[in-house]
Formats: sequence, structure tokens, C-alpha cells
Amino acid sequence: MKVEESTENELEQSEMKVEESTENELEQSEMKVEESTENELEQSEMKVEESTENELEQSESSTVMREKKAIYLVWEDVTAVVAKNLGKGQTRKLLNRQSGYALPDRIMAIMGPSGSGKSTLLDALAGRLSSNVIMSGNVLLNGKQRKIGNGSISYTTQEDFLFGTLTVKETLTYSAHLRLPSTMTKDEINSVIENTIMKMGLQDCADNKVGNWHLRGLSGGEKRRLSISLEILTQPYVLFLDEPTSGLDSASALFVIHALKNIALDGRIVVCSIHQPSSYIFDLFDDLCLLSSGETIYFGEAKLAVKFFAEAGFPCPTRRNPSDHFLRCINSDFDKMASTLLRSLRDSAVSVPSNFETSFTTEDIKAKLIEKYRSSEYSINTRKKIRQIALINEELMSGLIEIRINWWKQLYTLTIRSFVNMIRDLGYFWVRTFFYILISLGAGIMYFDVGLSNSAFVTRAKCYTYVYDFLICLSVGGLPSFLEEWKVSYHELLNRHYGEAVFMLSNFFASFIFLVIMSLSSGTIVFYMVKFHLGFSHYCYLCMNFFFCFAIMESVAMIVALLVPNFLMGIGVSAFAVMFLSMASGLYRPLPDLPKFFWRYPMAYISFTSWAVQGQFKNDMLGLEFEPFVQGEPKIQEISAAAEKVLREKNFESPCLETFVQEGKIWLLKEKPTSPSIICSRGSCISFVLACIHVFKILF
Ligand SMILES: Nc1ncnc2c1ncn2[C@@H]1O[C@H](COP(=O)(O)OP(=O)(O)OP(=O)(O)O)[C@@H](O)[C@H]1O
Repeated sequence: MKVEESTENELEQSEMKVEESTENELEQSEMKVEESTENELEQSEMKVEESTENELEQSESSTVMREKKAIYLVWEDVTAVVAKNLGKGQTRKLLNRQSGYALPDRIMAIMGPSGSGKSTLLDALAGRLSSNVIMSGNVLLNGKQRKIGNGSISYTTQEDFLFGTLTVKETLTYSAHLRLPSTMTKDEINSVIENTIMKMGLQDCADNKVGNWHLRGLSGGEKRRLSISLEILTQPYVLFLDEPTSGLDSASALFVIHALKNIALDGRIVVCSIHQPSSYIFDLFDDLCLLSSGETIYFGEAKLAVKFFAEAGFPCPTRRNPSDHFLRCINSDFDKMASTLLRSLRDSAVSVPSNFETSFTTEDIKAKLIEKYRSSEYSINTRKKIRQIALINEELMSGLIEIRINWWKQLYTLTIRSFVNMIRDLGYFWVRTFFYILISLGAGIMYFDVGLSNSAFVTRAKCYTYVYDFLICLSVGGLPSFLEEWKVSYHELLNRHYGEAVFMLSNFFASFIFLVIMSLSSGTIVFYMVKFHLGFSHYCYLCMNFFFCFAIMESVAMIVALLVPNFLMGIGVSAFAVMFLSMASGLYRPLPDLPKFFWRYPMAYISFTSWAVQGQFKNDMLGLEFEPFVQGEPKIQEISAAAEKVLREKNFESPCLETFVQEGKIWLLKEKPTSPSIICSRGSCISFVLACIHVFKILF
């Protein structure tokens, strides 16, 4: 009863208030909107003229700082649709006909309940929607469609993508060398870095490491500010930020938005999505785009939003944070929460707070607001402004300068960054190298001085199986660290900080030295403890064989990480890939005995392990003399003519199959240990790298 009474009273009061205020405010707002649109337009045209003159003067000067230009971002009827899993032809609209514009020197907030489409709108504006989302409509920056990258547009995601092993300064330095124009000197780059650190208040932690699983590093707020710093390094014309304040305390959040406002006042466009800003933070925003279920609830000046809600019949109660009120009106979750609360409070016979029950459901309020906005002056003015901006662009605006970076410089910087990360991340290579040494020592002890008895060739073959199986399987151990690196690189690739080929090559070059260390340490231990075919060339061959196997396994791990970014799944799939590739190696069954379909043709040819193992057989056994089975017979040294004939009849055509152990006999052909395995390992390695690049291209 109490609830019903209070609700009715409140509703009457609010309706009265709204009616009174709506008439007055509507007149005022119409006047204001007209005035502000005209003023803004005049200002913007003035600015364009001024900036065009300035540009001409500045274009000759250095490219250290981007010139302050008149920039306009406009989006019209942007609709994003995704196919539903429910059935054929069923689609779901994530955004419905979004239109708006963003001006320089202003900071815009995109607000709305969770799942309302804030991130999707930012993605659409930045041109980085997922491949399963179809977008229609126009997004124009100074009259042209532009893609993220080249320093014009920056995007900061909700998550921080940082190398835990690098310090704040190092992170910024590598990023600056990757993305700032190659024409800039080192001093100029350093001053940009120092400025950015100052702007984002990171001086105190400039030399602190970001932190990872074995390293306590920056706080959440510092990480957020570092992520933003990375994006403002290139002084982009437009800066998109997806929830830059999420997870921050009120002071840090205020600092971040203040810093963004300052960046905007430097002639940039700043657009950020934000969940529930405090009133202090809300006051800092110039423009507001309020979304609910992909529909525009309000688009316009932030301070006029309160008026719009009042006009629509939902005035913001005094002493309430406007942003809280807006979200309270359009977030359907409040309905569910209110009904649950009502039920539980009724059960316990306690009176229900009246503000949880109104005669309108959130769906009703939302529908009313959407309808109201569509027919309001705000919507009409937005369209008008979009058309006016389009006219300015055609007449006065010149193209935006895109940053060009030297490919070799990017490759060098990325290689060094990757290398430093590999050195500092214990799990990347160091722990693995330690395990490789342990496994090699195990092999050395188990097959110590294997000798040349008549059974030694079988023992040697078993030793190859042990060594190659374990060493190849262990390569899976590097996957977690690679996935960490991959997360950062994937984010940078999406933001077009560099291309796929640079990433692939830099990763290979950076890991090169570790692969050499691993193959030399394992090769040396196994070679000298087991006493394989002695001789420097044989030793080199073994180490090179290991090296190429490791290199290919790294590539396999890279492809798996790319296709299965989940950590646990990735490890499982990698282990499977390794085992699958070693099935046709000849370690478990002689190659001619493999099932012809698939395993023999083509797997025995495709699998790098079969080439590596055959190379190992040849490298070790060719030229050795084993004790005969029967005393007095000549030593087992080479294949007999009769046996060779049998082999030829068995369709024994490939040189890589010419050495194998079968039925306790060793057949060795009189051939030099040419290096089919090495050549093929190299070939496989290159093809793996090319395959990776290809997959990258398909995915992005
Ligand atoms: N690529 C996609 N495929 C399918 N659905 C998607 C895709 N991207 C977004 N969505 C859906 O679109 C809706 C809006 O998502 P979006 O991430 O834009 O919301 P949001 O307002 O940013 O939410 P939050 O504040 O929680 O981050 C969600 O229901 C989400 O599941």
C-alpha cells in the first residue's frame, strides 16, 4: 500500500515538474542549440582557415609534433549486425543507425549499460570490428574513410596489453621507435617520451617494471595510464578509449579523464566509453552519446542531457549524479533487481523503498526516450551538423599527414624488444633450456658410450627415438610465454603498429640465439656422452639438426597460439601437433612399412621429423663398422647388393629413406651424408613461416 501511494504521488509530482520545466526548457534549449550550432560552425570554419594557413607554414618544419589541424569525425547511419547462432538467416543488431560527430578540443563520453554497444560503436568508428560483424553506414575523418594505424587514429582497449618484463620507460621507448617517423632524431624521440611520461603522471614509476607472473609491478591505475601513454605517443588526430577508467579508484579515474581532456584541448578528438562516471568526471565531458541496446538515447552536449531527460518526462532528481540517473532510466537490469528485491522484502514484511517501483518499466522508459530523441531538436541538429561538416571538408580540408616508418627500423626495434623480453622472462627459454639439458643428460647416462657391438645399431636407434621425442615435445613448454607475447603483438597488429611479416621475422631472429644455445647444449651433451659417430662435422650436423627441429617447433607453437589463443587449449593442441608430426618420422615404424595411404604419402614427406630422423641415421651410422653377428664374418659396414635389390623392389625410391633399421639388420647405402634433412628442415621452416604469414593475412 505504502509503495503504491508513494509511487503515485511521485509520478504525479514528476509529471507536473516535467510539464512545467519542459515548456520553458524546450524553448531555451532550441535557442541554445541553434546558437551553439551556429557559433560552433563559425568557429570551426575559422579554425579550418587558420589551421590551413598554419599547416602551410608548418609543413616544412620538423615532424616531431603533429600540427594542430581542424579535424572532424563524422558517422552517419552506422548499423552493425551479427549473425545469430540460433538459426539460418537470423541476425542481431548490435548498433542501429547511429549518427554523430566529434570535434577537436572536445572530449566525448559514450555511456550506456553493459552490453549496450559502447565498445561496438568505438570499434565501428575505429574500423576494427570483428570479422563476424557486418557494418553499414559511413564513418568519415575529414571527409574520408580512414583505417586505424599510420598514427591518425589510436585505440586503447579495456585490457592492458603490456610486456611484464619491461619498465615503463622501456615500453614507451620501444613503442616510440616502432611508430614515430623515421626522420626523427633520438633526442626528439626522447623528448616525446619524457613529455608523455609527464602528461600521464608516470614519473615516479618510470623505471619500474610492468610486472608479470613472477614479478610484482605497476598498480592497475599506472598500467592504465601507461596503456593510454602508448596511444598518445604518436599524437593521433583521434583517440578512442574503451573504458579507460574501469577498475580505477575515483582519484585515478579523475586523473585519467583530466589527462585525456588536456590531450583533447591540444586540438585532438577524444572519444571514450565509460561505465558510470562520478559527477566530477561527468562534468569534464563536453559531449555525450548515450546508448541502450544499440539505440541512441541521447547525442549532444553533455550538459544538455539533463534537460533532454526532463523534457522526455524523466527529470534528474536534485542532488543525484546525472550519469547515475541516466543509467538508472535505461538499464533493464534494475527491473530484474527491483523485482527480486521486492519479492524478498515482501517475504520479510519490510517496506520496499519506493524508488524501486515506478509505473514505468525500464523498457517503457527506454522506448519513450528513443522515440523522444528521434523527434527531438538534438537529433535534427546532429544531422544538420553532420551535413555542415561534410561541406567544410569538401571546401577547406586537406588530407591528414600519415606517419611513415622505416621497415628495417621496425624490424630492428621489434627484434630487440622481443629479445629483451625473452631474456627477462624465465619461462620463455631459460627454464626450457634447463629441461633440455636435463633430458640430454638423461640420454647421455642411459646410453652412455653406446659402442659398436652388433646390437649397438638397435640401441642407437632407440637413443634417437628417446632424444628426438623428448626434445621435440619439450618445445611445447615455451607456449605460455609466447602466448603472453602474442597477446601484446596481436593488439599492436590490430592497431597497425607494424605488419605481420615484421612480427614473424623479429620473433624468429630474437629466438635465434636461444635456439642456438639449446641445440648446442643438448647436442654437445648427447654427442659426447653417448659417443655418436665422432668427428667435428658429425657433431655440427647433430647440433644443426636439433636447431632446425627446434626452429620448426617454435613455428608450430606460433601457429597453434594464433589459432587457439586459450592457454590450456593451446598446450593441448601443441602437444597433439608435435605427436602427430612425429608419427611418420620412421622412429616407430620403418618408413617403407608405414601405411601407404596418408602416413607414407604424403605425411612421411611433409613431416619434418622424418627428414630429421633420416638425417640423424645417416649422420651417425654411415661409415661405422659394427661387430658381425657371427664371429669371423666381416664387420657390418654397408648394404649388400642383394639387400639393395630387395629394397629397390620395395619401391625404395627416396634418398631420405635409405637408412633404416629393420628386423635386427642394418642396411646402409654407400652414400655421402648429404644433408637432405637440413635442406628439408630449412625448407619446412621457411614454409612454416610463410604459412604463418598467410594465416595472419587471412585472419586480419
Ligand atoms: N563480434 C561479436 N559477435 C557477437 N556478438 C557481439 C560481438 N561483439 C559484440 N557483441 C555483442 O554485442 C553486445 C554489445 O557488446 P559491447 O561489447 O559493444 O557492449 P558494451 O556496451 O561495450 O558492454 P560492456 O560495458 O560490458 O563492455 C553484447 O551483447 C555482445 O555480446
